Amino acid sequence: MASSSETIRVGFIGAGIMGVPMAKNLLKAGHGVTIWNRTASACDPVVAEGATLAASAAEACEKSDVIFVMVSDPAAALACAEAAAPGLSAGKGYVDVSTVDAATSTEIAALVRGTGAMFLEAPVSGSKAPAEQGALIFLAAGDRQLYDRVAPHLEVMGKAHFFLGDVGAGANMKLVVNSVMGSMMASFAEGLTLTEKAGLDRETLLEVISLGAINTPMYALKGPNMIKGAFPPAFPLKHQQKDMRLALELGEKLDVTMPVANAANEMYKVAQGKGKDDDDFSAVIVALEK
Ligand SMILES: NC(=O)C1=CN([C@@H]2O[C@H](COP(=O)(O)OP(=O)(O)OC[C@H]3O[C@@H](n4cnc5c(N)ncnc54)[C@H](OP(=O)(O)O)[C@@H]3O)[C@@H](O)[C@H]2O)C=CC1
Ligand SMILES: O=CCCC(=O)O
Repeated sequence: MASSSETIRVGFIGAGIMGVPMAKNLLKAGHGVTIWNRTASACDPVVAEGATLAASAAEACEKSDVIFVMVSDPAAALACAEAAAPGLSAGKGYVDVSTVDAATSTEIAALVRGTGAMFLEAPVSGSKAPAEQGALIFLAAGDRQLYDRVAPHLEVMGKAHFFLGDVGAGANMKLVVNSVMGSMMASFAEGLTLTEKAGLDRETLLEVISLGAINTPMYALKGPNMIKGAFPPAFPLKHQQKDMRLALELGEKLDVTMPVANAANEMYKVAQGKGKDDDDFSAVIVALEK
């Protein structure tokens, strides 16, 4: 690891909804960023602000001291780690901020540590807008030395960061949070649908909810668009369903019965069947349309 006075070169893998604003915030804070994405053109907005485009994941790692990875799911995260490994070595740090299960994260950790590099999982709570505002919440676990090393970077991209222990703890915490969130959204969708069928005004429902104990930023933010039937993607529905599935697998492994999350997951699957994969997860409401 470079000493604290040394300039840390930052790599970024993944230029999706989350990766682009996160990488841009690192640039804005003065960090040099080398970026790679499977589809190179997705890096254009980050390159336009001064990032260097790498030709491969391994090259991004060769040119960096710490590498952040933000890709879609366990298969993508594993594929990126395999592609990145030839560019990793002792002294480097690999920080996977994608939402994956603990088993995948453990596999990635072994791959990364096998090169001599350090590993941190740090999935995030917070969506597109918090990513743009540098207001994410990082749920980190793995090599504590790397966590301390990248704390300034996490502070540029986020408003809070937690160190939760060994690899898997961050992944599990993230799945718990998203399982609760996915169930809340499914329940909210039911409430909006029931309100309409009862001949009541859905805007009034939003106002009533906003004044009471179940008020939440998510309902206030997503409700108006749900009423309009508009679902611009901040958190794609396919990723929410992936997280419900992974949370349910965790429940199965730990013998925790999760009837609410199970029912919500079925709603996300119905919405997927109606072509809503790439819409925002609030499009779960279409699962209730007859
Ligand atoms: N959007 C959100 O609100 C939040 C998302 N998350 C999590 O963050 C992660 C990224 O989310 P988000 O940015 O929304 O996702 P996007 O769908 O916008 O982007 C997915 C990224 O993964 C890449 N990718 C997919 N498959 C592969 C593969 N096999 N090999 C290499 N790269 C691959 C894509 O590359 P390509 O451009 O080539 O397709 C793209 O860069 C997910 O794990 C998600 O659950 C966490 C918190 C909030
Ligand atoms: O994983 C996605 C989380 C979205 C959010 O926290 O708003």
